[in-house]
Amino acid sequence: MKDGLEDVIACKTTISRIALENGRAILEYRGYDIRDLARKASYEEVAYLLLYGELPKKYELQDFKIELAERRELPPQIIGLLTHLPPYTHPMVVLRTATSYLGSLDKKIAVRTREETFNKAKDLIAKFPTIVAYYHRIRTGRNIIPPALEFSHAANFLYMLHGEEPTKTAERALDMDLILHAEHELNASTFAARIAASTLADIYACVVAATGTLMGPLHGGAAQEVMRMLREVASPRRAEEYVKRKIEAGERIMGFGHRVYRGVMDPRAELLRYLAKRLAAEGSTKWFEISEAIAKAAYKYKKLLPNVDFYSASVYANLGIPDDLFVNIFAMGRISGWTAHIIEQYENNRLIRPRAEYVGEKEKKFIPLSKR
Ligand SMILES: CC(=O)SCCNC(=O)CCNC(=O)[C@H](O)C(C)(C)COP(=O)(O)OP(=O)(O)OC[C@H]1O[C@@H](n2cnc3c(N)ncnc32)[C@H](O)[C@@H]1OP(=O)(O)O
Ligand SMILES: O=C([O-])CC(=O)C(=O)O
Repeated sequence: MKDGLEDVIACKTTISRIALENGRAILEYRGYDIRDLARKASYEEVAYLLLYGELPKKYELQDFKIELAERRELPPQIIGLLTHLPPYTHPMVVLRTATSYLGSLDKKIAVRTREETFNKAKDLIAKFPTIVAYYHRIRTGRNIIPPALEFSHAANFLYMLHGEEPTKTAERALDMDLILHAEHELNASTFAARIAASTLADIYACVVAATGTLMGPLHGGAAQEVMRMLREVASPRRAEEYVKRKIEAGERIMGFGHRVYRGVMDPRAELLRYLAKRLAAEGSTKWFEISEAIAKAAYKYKKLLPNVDFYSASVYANLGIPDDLFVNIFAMGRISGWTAHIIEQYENNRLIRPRAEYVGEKEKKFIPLSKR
């Protein structure tokens, strides 16, 4: 067995498929190509698809959108929590703390019927953006902006964050970004959620496990690190020297490399590159140009290809999203994938409990405390 469970099949799923065919990566959600979903669907449609397994009919989508919109507002206790957390708390720590608190307020926390689990999943999908936007406004000393029922999931988040209705381009960019982040088979955070679900822990506990796991810089935390790199490089002219130096020092270039896309482009990175380029054309080209120069150098010096986190950084920067909210945006997309996996695990459950190969010392003679 390779370290890090590489190539190990740990469960069966019908939620997403990653495959390499004719040198090209395929990523499908419930059988639909990510490229089609990103171009033609909305985040709400994709969340429905992930949860229920089928694309919604028109009336089903309408009802689903209304239900999500009605679930957006936070209980006063959660707003109180966001007000009392220190302004230096990382927004991902806030998100997992607020998720846990939501669990403590749910009198039916232990009920795992299908209907109740779907209700809790929809609640979390609807409330994640509000937690993120409210905390950001509170920590920056501004008034919170209640959710607007008439706006889409993406538009409403930008509205609650910035306090003004977003442009159609900004709304569509975030919508597409959330679709691209919604699901990715057995990545580390989803696996963490499924492990928790396999003990029959409540859905909040599973989502807290996933949220904590996503935050690490080798996973979703990479997007914030990419932005740190873009700021450090500061100009396309300095990209090559930066990449060369990092690679010669044996360091990682954030936003590059992937466990399952080896030698092929992450299909989401291609779409995000297109999105980043389109946003740059309408706003500032600075971050996109630096990103392009870094990508060129990373390929030249180590044949490295960008992953989903790389171009997300310049997309978010051009949407006016602060760097330390980048992982939260990822979580706002991924919550629909996480909850779909938790439901799948509950419905086909067997405890996940692998073995470890013991490589330490054996059969040692106990030495009494007085003789050590
Ligand atoms: C949403 C997501 O989670 S996407 C991933 C986000 N994370 C990042 O962008 C962080 C940077 N990337 C990485 O650290 C890695 O590529 C990971 C963690 C994503 C995947 O790691 P693994 O599958 O364990 O790859 P592994 O460590 O085996 O790397 C294989 C080779 O590629 C190199 N490599 C992989 N990624 C990078 C990178 N970003 N920068 C430099 N070299 C890299 C490794 O050094 C290694 O080279 P070697 O064979 O010469 O030693
Ligand atoms: O699949 C992975 O290992 C990481 C990833 O790209 C994701 O979670 O979107």
